[in-house]
Amino acid sequence: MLEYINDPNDIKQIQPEDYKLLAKDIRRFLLRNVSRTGGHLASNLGIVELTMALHLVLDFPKDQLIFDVGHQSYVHKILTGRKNGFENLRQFHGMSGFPKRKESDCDAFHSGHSSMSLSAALGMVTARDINHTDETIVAVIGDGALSGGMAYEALNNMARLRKEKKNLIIILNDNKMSIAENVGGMSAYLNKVRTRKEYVEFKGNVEQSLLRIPGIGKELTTILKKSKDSIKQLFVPGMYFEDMGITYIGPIDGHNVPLMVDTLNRAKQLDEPIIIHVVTKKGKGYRPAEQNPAKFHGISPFSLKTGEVLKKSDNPSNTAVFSDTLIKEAKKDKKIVAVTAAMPDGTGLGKFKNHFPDRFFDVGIAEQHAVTFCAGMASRGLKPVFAVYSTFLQRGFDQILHDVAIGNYPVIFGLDRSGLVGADGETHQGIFDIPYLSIIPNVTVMAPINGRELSEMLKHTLHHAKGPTAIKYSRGEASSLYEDQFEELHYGKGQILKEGKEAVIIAVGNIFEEADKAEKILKEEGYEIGLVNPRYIKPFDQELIMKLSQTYDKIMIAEEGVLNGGFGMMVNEFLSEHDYKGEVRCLGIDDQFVEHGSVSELRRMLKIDGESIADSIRQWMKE
Ligand SMILES: Cc1ncc(C[n+]2csc(CCOP(=O)(O)OP(=O)(O)O)c2C)c(N)n1
Ligand SMILES: CC(=O)[C@@H](O)[C@H](O)COP(=O)(O)O
Ligand SMILES: [Mg+2]
Repeated sequence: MLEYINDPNDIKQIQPEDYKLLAKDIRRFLLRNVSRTGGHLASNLGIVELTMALHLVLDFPKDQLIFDVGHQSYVHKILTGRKNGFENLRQFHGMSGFPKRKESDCDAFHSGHSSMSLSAALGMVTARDINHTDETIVAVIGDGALSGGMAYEALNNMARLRKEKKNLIIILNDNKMSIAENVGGMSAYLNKVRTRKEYVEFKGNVEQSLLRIPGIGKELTTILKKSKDSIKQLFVPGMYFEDMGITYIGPIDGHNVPLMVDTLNRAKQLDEPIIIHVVTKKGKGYRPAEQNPAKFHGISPFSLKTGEVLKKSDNPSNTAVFSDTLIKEAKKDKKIVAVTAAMPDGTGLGKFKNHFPDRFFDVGIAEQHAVTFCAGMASRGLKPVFAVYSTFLQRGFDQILHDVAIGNYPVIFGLDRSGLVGADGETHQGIFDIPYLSIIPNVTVMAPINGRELSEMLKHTLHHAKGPTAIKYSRGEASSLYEDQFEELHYGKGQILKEGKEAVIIAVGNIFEEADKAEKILKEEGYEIGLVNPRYIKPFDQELIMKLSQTYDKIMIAEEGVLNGGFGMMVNEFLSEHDYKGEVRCLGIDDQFVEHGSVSELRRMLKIDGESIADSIRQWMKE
């Protein structure tokens, strides 16, 4: 059937009797491609029929469809003429795994981070009004994304649309899953709504049976109807939304295309904000993904036959080093508690949960809340560790500043996926953490260069932290470089790992491996380059920097993060304040967002890989 789908709106030519076949072909296509490239599979398998229904009802690119998070937009990409892009999905210069305005005018809004779709949609409704246009605006938000605070701010704000008589359609795609099992009060409420529907159907059947009892049937039915459940609560699920002023429709079967088309067409006619509660199955159509949707949420290339990932490393990841150390320390210290914002597997805290279920907290996709929740616990003497992806902690900036740092509470941030993350691209690169954390008074920032140092930094912080501390580490395997030269940690102190003559490279955290490669390349050519591990980004080791300034007349600072406000800039400023007469060069990421690709390709493109660092120093010497 996909042969007939080449351009936006082509699906409208498909006959209703072929919808099932098309859905099947889309799933086959997704499986064939994502098993080869890797990507967000389970959510896309689950949203096939819902996306088809949306495309049957909406007119692209005129109508505006916004995907929350955006990891579930693959089917939308297929239906908007981008099926060939799946050849190189999430690869360097290939098609993004998220909606992108620059990729297609059918992508109404870019996304990657969660819970933003309702605000963006409300903004578009407001613009439609002021611009006097008549497009339909639809936001698709998952039950997991509905655990994020921003979604409630938007719901609260959009209630005004009822009075203003304006249409906005929200599709709540409820598959009972975030990445892991969904958590929290809203998730429990949606569960209740789902089961209430079954209860209503069951009750309808009971009523019919009771009515058939001769003599007392009618009386019994009346008693049943007057029972303590209010009729409205019983027959109108979704009262939470209704009470807020948002019309609730559902729950409906998210795998029934004609039913959804009919519902959407009706919703389009209403002059009010509407939420359509659609129930889908994450991973639908591929048994391993249905059985383990968390594993197939975002997956590397895998065997379709076995469902197993093709390339598995035996070496521990930074995430595993962090979580194993945390567990070891938590066995000795009951004050240690661990917090995740809906990423128990990604941050390794799932293991912590198994050991200490009472000291583990999954707060949902709620990074802002998580930060202040940790501040509250720290204010009462606990030792909270919030393990969070660098990119998602951006959400909690003011909470770190206002709620944690002003009180100087010893909250520990395990900053996972710091640096380039690769295939997720510009929304997910962890390249802003040094600037956004270093500008906050009281905050300490550390960056280990290998697994052992990561583990020791966490231990040291758990025992000695006097204030908020972030330890940043990268996605993937823990490095073992220079582990044998490990020296005890001292607060604010760095370490010289190699003495040199012509120049020295101070390399932050994960980029140290590239600096080390550069040093080796240049050594072959007869140059002696020093290597320094700063360990502490803030406060950095001023004494060490002064010492280097007296030894070298060329100092290079390398980091896998933005240059603006980065470590290089801080050190450079310090050196110029102290009248350093030599030259300083900073390598890092200039003022840009970095797209998807493998980390090694991106480093090469950004000229922060070993070869490029060596080239740069060689060139510098010639100058
Ligand atoms: C701010 C933020 N925090 C965390 C994430 C990581 N994340 C991506 S998808 C997802 C789960 C979303 O669940 P849901 O909205 O129900 O969509 P589903 O995957 O079930 O289709 C999470 C936690 C994110 N993208 N943004
Ligand atoms: C869509 C999203 O935000 C997550 O699924 C993210 O892609 C996970 O990244 P990791 O693969 O690094 O855990
Ligand atoms: Mg979900």
